[in-house]
Amino acid sequence: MATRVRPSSKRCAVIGGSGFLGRHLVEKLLERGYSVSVFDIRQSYELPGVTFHQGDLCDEQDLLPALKDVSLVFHCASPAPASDDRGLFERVNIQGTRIVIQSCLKAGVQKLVLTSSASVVFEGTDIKNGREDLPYARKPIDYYTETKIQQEKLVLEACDQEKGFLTVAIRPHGIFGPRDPQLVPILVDTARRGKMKFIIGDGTNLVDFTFVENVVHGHILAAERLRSDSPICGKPYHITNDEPIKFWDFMSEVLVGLGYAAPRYHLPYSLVYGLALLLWLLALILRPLVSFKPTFTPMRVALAGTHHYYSCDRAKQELGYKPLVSLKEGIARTVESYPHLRQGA
Ligand SMILES: NC(=O)C1=CN([C@@H]2O[C@H](COP(=O)(O)OP(=O)(O)OC[C@H]3O[C@@H](n4cnc5c(N)ncnc54)[C@H](OP(=O)(O)O)[C@@H]3O)[C@@H](O)[C@H]2O)C=CC1
Ligand SMILES: CC(C)CCC[C@@H](C)[C@H]1CC[C@H]2C3=C(CC[C@]12C)[C@@]1(C)CCC(=O)C[C@@H]1CC3
Repeated sequence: MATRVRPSSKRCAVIGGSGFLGRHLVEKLLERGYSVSVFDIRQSYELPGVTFHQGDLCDEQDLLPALKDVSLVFHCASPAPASDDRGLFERVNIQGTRIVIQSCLKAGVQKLVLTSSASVVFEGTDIKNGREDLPYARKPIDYYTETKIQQEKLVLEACDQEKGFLTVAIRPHGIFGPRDPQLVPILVDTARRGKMKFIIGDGTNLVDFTFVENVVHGHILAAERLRSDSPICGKPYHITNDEPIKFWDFMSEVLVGLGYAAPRYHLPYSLVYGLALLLWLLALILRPLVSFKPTFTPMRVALAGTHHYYSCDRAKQELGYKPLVSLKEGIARTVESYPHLRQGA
């Protein structure tokens, strides 16, 4: 009778490994002696020690070869939050995550670490030092977040210590760092269009921004602590820099670091939110005739004008987490990594 070879605990797969967070995770795993199988809809780099599998995670036949002989899977693939394709979010984040779980079970994977998001509890109003026991948002800020909630529930509910399939979810917030395709590029684009002159509200709202290497650290700790007798099975963990900062101070530091002026004129939050809502409605009504994407969406105004920062005490106590890179150093390294986005470049 053929005996099944137990996969090596140093062999893992990263679904979404071509993306911003995924690639940083892959690089750190290689440094720590793992061999990595990357599964993504696109291949964006080549590295020794990495086997690439290109395909759609919604297709089990595409996915299964990437999970062969793998004991640990990180799932950090998602369509970009800026997409307004509801069908795509539903297909990839909900149906696709079901396929990921099924495929892990079929392939004999023992551990699944999901990249969720702290926004699964955010409804557009203040959250100060939010803990993991806050209820899921009943009115999530957008459809992306709605599907991230469903995705997290699916993964955590699949945890089965008796069967030996262990799951955990990492909830990062405001990931930034070198190669981030969203935060800094959107910010610089807004500045270049002369729209970064205003501070929404009084500018004192605190937000978590998390340097990408700290997020990676949280994922690896969770994976390595995930054992059948460990208290972390089936639970979510906030991973932040543990240094909430005023949203507008963070934006200003990045802008000034890249040679742009910091925003200085204040506008009332409710006025900007109301205008953004109006614009959003207008865009919806006019969609069959003209298509435009407003910079100031209600979701973005809520993100820019409310407190939303989270406690990572649970991760500190149960995962042994401590941020490795301070906010100051993270911002400096990020600014340095975008010479092409400097003023005048
Ligand atoms: N960035 C942030 O601030 C935060 C991110 N997160 C979560 O972290 C994770 C990683 O985010 P981030 O690195 O920023 O995102 P990226 O878009 O950079 O990476 C996601 C990767 O997944 C790929 N992908 C998308 N759909 C599929 C599919 N059907 N099959 C296979 N691969 C697919 C993407 O390809 P393509 O680019 O071609 O779509 C991309 O390479 C996501 O789950 C996100 O929800 C959570 C909180 C904050
Ligand atoms: C969850 C957050 C901590 C991380 C936010 C990521 C993005 C949603 C933000 C990155 C750049 C931000 C930004 C704005 C909103 C939120 C971001 C897109 C504004 C559009 C808000 C209104 C402005 O005055 C301009 C801002 C540009 C940058």
